[in-house]
Amino acid sequence: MNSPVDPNLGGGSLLIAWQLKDKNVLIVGGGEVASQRVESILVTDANIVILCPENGVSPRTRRFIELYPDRISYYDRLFTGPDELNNMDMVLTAIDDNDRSREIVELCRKARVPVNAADIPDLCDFYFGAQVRDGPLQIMISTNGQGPRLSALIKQKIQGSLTGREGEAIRKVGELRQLLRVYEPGVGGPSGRKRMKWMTQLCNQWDMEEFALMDDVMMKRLMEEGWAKERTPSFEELGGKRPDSRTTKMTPLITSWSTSLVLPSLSFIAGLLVASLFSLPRRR
Ligand SMILES: C[C@@]1(CC(=O)O)c2cc3[nH]c(cc4nc(cc5[nH]c(cc(n2)[C@H]1CCC(=O)O)[C@@](C)(CC(=O)O)[C@@H]5CCC(=O)O)C(CC(=O)O)=C4CCC(=O)O)c(CCC(=O)O)c3CC(=O)O
Ligand SMILES: NC(=O)C1=CN([C@@H]2O[C@H](COP(=O)(O)OP(=O)(O)OC[C@H]3O[C@@H](n4cnc5c(N)ncnc54)[C@H](O)[C@@H]3O)[C@@H](O)[C@H]2O)C=CC1
Repeated sequence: MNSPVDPNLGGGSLLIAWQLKDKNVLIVGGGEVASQRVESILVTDANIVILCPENGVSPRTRRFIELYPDRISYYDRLFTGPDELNNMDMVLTAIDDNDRSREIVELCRKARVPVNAADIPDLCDFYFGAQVRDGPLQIMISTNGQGPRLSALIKQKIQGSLTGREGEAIRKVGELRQLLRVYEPGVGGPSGRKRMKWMTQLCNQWDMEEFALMDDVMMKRLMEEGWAKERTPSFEELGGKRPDSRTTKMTPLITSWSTSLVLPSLSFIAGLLVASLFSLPRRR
């Protein structure tokens, strides 16, 4: 909260977890790149419209169209003109026709619809990045348009540094935070400050596996023996047991995250984006 102010900020892009649930996303093109756009957008629960002549639809795009008939409307034709943009909240072009892609971007600009053109980075409102997902855990790696293949390789390194239990741990912490609001309702103010202080202390103290193993009984005990008494009991004190008692205790979250994930990625722009979404694994 009191980190120093960097006097040299600039030259990057905003890393955000864009909420697209029930919004309309137009994807122009149906090839391999389009299939990856479809996958990325399906994760968000948006409605998808795909425009692409039948003979240009890749097997992977076709599979998504078949598997998600309620979420994807597919039209066997080329992009026709500005009317295609009506009611669209986002447009993605992934076509093998650079001039047409440029025209679509210009139409989107006029209609003030955010647009990504897979073949024209200079005109994109935003870029895609490599993604690591585990339920609510969402990590995006971006090289700001400079080295997409390096994004993919850095993704593999990050995947290798995760235990596979982070998503479950985050889900449990989400449940605990909801329960905490039952015990201590209200927005902001002294209640908010007290909740935040307690949650921060607990997250710094417990490790990822402990959160992943936390059950409803432990959550209730945490409230009664922890929150109510203004302390943060250990996992073991609440009766928590690891399936294998020989397992060595993992590093608490604060050290593992700051040293193994956040710091090494400083030379690139890495976004750690957490929200309540379920995932599709991404591969290229
Ligand atoms: C600017 C951006 C716009 C955007 O797409 O939003 C963009 C642009 C372009 N990519 C091109 C090529 C390749 N792209 C990849 C791979 C990925 N590209 C992705 C994103 C982005 N690509 C955005 C910036 C991302 C960032 O800054 O990091 C990833 C991360 C995510 C995703 O696509 O969803 C995904 C990896 C995902 C994963 O594996 O997890 C590979 C490697 C491979 O296939 O393995 C190659 C071949 C090698 C190479 O060229 O480097 C070309 C053609 C260049 C040409 O014609 O020569 C352009 C256009 C141009 O640069 O002009
Ligand atoms: N951003 C990225 O990560 C990458 C971007 N690219 C670029 O992305 C673009 C697409 O690549 P791929 O999927 O491999 O190409 P692709 O050739 O497999 O697919 C392009 C599709 O667009 C369709 N199409 C062409 N004009 C159209 C129009 N006016 N309306 C609707 N559909 C139309 C074609 O029928 C074809 O199916 C290319 O321009 C390529 O240079 C390529 C690799 C990676």
